Amino acid sequence: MSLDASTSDNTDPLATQDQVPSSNEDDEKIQENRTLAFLVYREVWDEFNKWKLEDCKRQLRLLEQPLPPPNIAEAAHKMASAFLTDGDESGDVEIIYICDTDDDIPLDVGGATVLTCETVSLKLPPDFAPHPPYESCTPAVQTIALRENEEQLPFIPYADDPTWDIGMYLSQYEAFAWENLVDPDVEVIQFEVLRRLHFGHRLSLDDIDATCVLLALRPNNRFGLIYQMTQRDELFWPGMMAEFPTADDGSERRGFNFRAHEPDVDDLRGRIESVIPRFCANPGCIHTHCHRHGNTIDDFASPPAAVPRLTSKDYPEGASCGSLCFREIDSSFQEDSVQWGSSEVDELRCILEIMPDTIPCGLAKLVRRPCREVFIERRRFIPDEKVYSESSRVVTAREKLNYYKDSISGDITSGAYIPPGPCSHIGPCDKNNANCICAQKSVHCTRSCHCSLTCKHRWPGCRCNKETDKKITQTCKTESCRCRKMGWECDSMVCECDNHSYVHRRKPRPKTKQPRMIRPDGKHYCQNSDIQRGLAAELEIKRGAFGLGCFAVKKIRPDQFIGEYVGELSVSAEDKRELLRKHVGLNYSFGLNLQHIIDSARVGNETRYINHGTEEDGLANASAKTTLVLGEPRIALYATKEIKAGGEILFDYGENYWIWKS
Ligand SMILES: C[S@@+](CC[C@H](N)C(=O)[O-])C[C@H]1O[C@@H](n2cnc3c(N)ncnc32)[C@H](O)[C@@H]1O
Repeated sequence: MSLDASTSDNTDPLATQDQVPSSNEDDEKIQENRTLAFLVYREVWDEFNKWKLEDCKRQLRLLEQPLPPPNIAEAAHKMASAFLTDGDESGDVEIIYICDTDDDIPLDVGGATVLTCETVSLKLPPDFAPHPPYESCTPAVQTIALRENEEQLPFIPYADDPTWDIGMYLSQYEAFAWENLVDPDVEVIQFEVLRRLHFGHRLSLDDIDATCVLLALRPNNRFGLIYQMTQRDELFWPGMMAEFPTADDGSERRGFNFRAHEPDVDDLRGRIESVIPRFCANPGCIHTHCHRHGNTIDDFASPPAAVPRLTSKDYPEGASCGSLCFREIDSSFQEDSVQWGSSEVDELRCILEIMPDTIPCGLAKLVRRPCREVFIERRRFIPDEKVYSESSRVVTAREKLNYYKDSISGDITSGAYIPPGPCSHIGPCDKNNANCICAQKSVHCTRSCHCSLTCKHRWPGCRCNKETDKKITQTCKTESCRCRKMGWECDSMVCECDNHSYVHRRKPRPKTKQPRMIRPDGKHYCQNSDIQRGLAAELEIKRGAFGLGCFAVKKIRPDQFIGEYVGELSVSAEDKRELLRKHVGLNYSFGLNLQHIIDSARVGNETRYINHGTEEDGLANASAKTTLVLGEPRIALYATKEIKAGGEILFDYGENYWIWKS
């Protein structure tokens, strides 16, 4: 209550929500503030609703009045002058007024050129028919996780279709998603209550929060009443208290400095903490606001603090970065002479918490201090004896590897394999560590796990480049590649098959007809990374024998990758779309494994249009295969025989599909 409006700390990024009253005196104060808050709330509520009622009546009365005829010329000149720059003469602008018929020409065109459109009649051929109804979808390049709250219905599909049993569908949900939305009027009222309490009655934001009368003001940097108000245009109404601060330059709105919700430019720790949760917590994914592994803003915790794996003696050999490099430290160097200020130490430490094993030469550039001093400070923060003991262990090709089958049946394509990871814990990945879900389930750690690349439990990858250096075969093309044999795509960070230099880069085929899998240096590109490389065949969607179908634009070779089946990934037990599928008679869901389905009804790519054909009827020319890509199962479609340019692609949906259909 002691806050002065002009000096109040309304720029404090986060109010302390968890302050608990410590005494009866505090309780009384809260009660007193609560009573006041209710009074002000009632006052603003009445004022706002009285104004709103009158304002609505006024608007309705306006609508009842006949509108004056539009002054086209004036409106056109006004519009034209809006485009003029300072030096332009309005006379330089030619205004053209276009109308449908001569009857539409307004009386006063004010010098505008009038063009009337000629009516043209089109004669359609007798067989001209509208396109038959079909189910379209949002195009996507990768599968996304279904982020819907399965208890709330986001919208009502086929609401205007009388043949649709809407009641049955709605009964599956507990509520409509829009039921929980806060009425924007209530926000406007609450914001004004907040302003009157803070600037008029001089209650601090913490005091106001403690009354629990208003929506939480600032629980975090992305939510709360004050933040909400930055997300919408302000509604101007006479009850707004104009005598309080009104700066509206974007940074400050009606007294509250919204930008202060972002950490200060100098606050490195605050900025890192506010940015890191926006990146996917899955280390095998580089997306911000990732839709595949979750909504990183709301659901994902920040990745756990990185575990240092290098002692001060473990840095790899390399060139010195200058005379002050840590590599130049000799016995004459006085460690005690390194004395940093607390903010400098804090800056280095918050970088080390994320990247503890960065070489001092790089850290020195970030913190703008001599490399050798950075080295000493790092050792003070991470003493050698605290470094994870297996740090220097490197998996070598010669090391006897402990293979897991990574599936129940030994075949991840069986659908029985459900990956448990990624794991995320402190300590080594082994059976003795109850927190390592990979080790506990006897599956290999993957790129998505939070352990280091040298983790003993990781899938070791293949060494096909070495194996094929002598023989001219296609790298990782056959089952001699242990990744392919296990149903994994190669991982450029662990495999030695040279796929890394080719990710997402299509090389024009040289005139010599040299196969595309050979690099200019004569080595082979990995042939077991189709999904990661995304080198799908060129496909065309057009009408086929069974509705829309998917056709090859160019010839597709046997075994060629056609594309990845993508859509929305959901847990089959939660799937509530069955009624919808039955209603439209189309089913785009593809079982990824016994637990998950990929449904391309609303999100997908060309492969969702591939129709059914079987080996027996001689129509199937493609097949689907589940492959583990960096630890995640994905569905790839391959040609089983040559498909000519213009040929329709067909694969066997399996018996269950047609049981469902009947
Ligand atoms: C995944 S959709 C394929 C794309 C679909 N043709 C379209 O127009 O969107 C599967 C549906 O296509 C139709 N379909 C596909 N292959 C078929 C076939 N061999 N015989 C009859 N209908 C087929 C069925 O209606 C089936 O439910």
